[in-house]
Amino acid sequence: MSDPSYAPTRLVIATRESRLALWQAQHVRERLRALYPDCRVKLLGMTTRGDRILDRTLSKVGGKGLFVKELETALLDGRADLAVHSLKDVPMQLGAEFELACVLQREDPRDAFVSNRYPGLSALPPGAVVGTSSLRREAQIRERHPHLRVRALRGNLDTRLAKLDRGDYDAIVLAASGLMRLGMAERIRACLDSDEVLPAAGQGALGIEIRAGRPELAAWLAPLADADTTACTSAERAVSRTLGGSCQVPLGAYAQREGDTLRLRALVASPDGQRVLRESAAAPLGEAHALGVRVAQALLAAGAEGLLRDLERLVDSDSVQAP
Ligand SMILES: NCc1[nH]cc(CCC(=O)O)c1CC(=O)O
Repeated sequence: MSDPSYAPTRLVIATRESRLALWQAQHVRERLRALYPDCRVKLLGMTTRGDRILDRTLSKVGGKGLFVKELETALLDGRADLAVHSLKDVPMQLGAEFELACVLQREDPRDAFVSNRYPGLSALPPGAVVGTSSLRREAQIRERHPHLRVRALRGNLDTRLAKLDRGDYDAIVLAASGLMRLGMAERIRACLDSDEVLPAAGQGALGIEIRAGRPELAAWLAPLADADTTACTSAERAVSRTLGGSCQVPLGAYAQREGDTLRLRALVASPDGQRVLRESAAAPLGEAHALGVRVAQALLAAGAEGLLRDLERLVDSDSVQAP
């Protein structure tokens, strides 16, 4: 970017208005300002359907991209140049008019255990009530801790913590990265390692979405990308995409770089934790996407299809919750 005529002069970031979303958008704004000191970077705050619908469980609301659609509209009509998302919330298959311009360096991908009384999942007594907003967490908690009661928990971070504090739950489980970004890391009693609860594809990473066909904009954003995170999340998202998964599926996928190798673990489960399929594989760093497809196919061969089919039925009826 040494030639100033190739630097942007004005960029607008579309963002949701939750505290976490605003933090993430501001983070990207700071990164852009550091790269392009002469560029004015503005935030355009918006409310999405996912933010408005709070009375129903997300898996019932259904519809992919609940948290991104309004932002995409702003990209299309030119009100915004880029949208900052938690990568986890970005649909696996974007519309043809959009592209994922870059994925930023991942923060802690783990889920966090938060409680005012107990130090960790294993310390909870039988019948204790755990709040979580995802079928993935629910399945894995119930698999290992069948004596616990898992209850739906929705709302933004502050709302979820408030529900814990007023005694609705004995503990809650949510993404560690969100708490860390908002300066609430001290609320984390324990981080659940990936053997205990495998994270969601893309958890802890930010993704920047733009309108397709804007190569100059894509080039401006490219320096924000983190190569390792891009490879890892590409493998993780390929699992989910291959399984036709949305955020409403109890699906975990987590990749780590080990030298020149990418190691990927994934699981599909029934929400009650009775059936959990796990697969893992490794591949060279440059074959991230193929690795994801391969692990997904192994899951399918092990019976993931039946699991996902049963799940559709479950979600159509009156049960459980999600992201
Ligand atoms: N589904 C909501 C959502 N989307 C991204 C995050 C956390 C931040 C991240 O994963 O980067 C959260 C909250 C949570 O899962 O507790």
